[in-house]
Amino acid sequence: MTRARRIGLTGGIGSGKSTVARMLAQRGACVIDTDAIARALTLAGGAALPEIAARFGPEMIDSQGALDRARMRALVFGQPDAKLKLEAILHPLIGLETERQAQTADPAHPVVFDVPLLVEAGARWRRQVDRVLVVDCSEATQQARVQARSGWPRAQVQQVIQQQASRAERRAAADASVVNDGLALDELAGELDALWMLGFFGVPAAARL
Ligand SMILES: CC(C)(COP(=O)(O)OP(=O)(O)OC[C@H]1O[C@@H](n2cnc3c(N)ncnc32)[C@H](O)[C@@H]1O)[C@@H](O)C(=O)NCCC(=O)NCCS
Ligand SMILES: Nc1ncnc2c1ncn2[C@@H]1O[C@H](COP(=O)(O)OP(=O)(O)OP(=O)(O)O)[C@@H](O)[C@H]1O
Repeated sequence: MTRARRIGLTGGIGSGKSTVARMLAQRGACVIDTDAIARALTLAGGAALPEIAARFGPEMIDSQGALDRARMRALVFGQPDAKLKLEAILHPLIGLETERQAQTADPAHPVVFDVPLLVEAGARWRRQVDRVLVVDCSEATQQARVQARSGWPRAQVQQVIQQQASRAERRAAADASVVNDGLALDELAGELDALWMLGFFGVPAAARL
């Protein structure tokens, strides 16, 4: 049997990474979601909270004892230094938890790492995966999706987009990409099925669909 392949799944905010990750999980992939890990680390009692409180001040912790995400979002996407400071606390912890989850993954199934900042991280992430799958879409679509899903103001979505890799940078890093623009969900699923059948996820022929 072919060894389980490690796929890095990435894309800009609102591109549809989580949607693609869910579809891949339905097809048998083991999905490791770095946004979810970051959230768990910053819930009440989370491992990152003491250092966040020490470095950003207790006002960053809400009344439930968790990270005040809206407050931190407003700070870090407006101030590059603050974003680097937060990343310096969270990224090593995210890396450890990601690796821990990967070690427990069933070796018979592809492992999909859902990593928004895979391209931004350069070789640090690239060397950990065998293939990179990019979910691509226009900025207008990103805007519309994030505003509809999260209700963030347009300017805040724009700030995040500007601090992420460009579409061209992501496409240059891609071994395959899915253009999730104007696609119905079943069409998106069809694109993933086609990649699966082509062996992009490295599963042996007998295990395909
Ligand atoms: C700033 C925070 C508190 C905002 O939380 P919030 O719940 O509003 O957003 P959420 O975590 O769901 O992220 C939404 C999207 O924002 C983008 N984003 C998040 N962090 C970053 C970052 N450091 N740089 C660029 N884009 C980012 C991603 O596209 C992500 O999918 C949170 O995103 C965070 O803790 N970020 C730092 C950790 C990190 O770098 N996460 C990325 C996964 S490695
Ligand atoms: N092809 C599609 N058709 C309809 N809705 C879609 C499609 N793709 C994504 N969406 C919707 O767009 C929103 C953003 O998608 P998703 O959460 O998968 O993106 P993401 O890249 O994981 O976002 P983030 O970077 O913010 O975590 C969700 O509400 C999702 O249901």
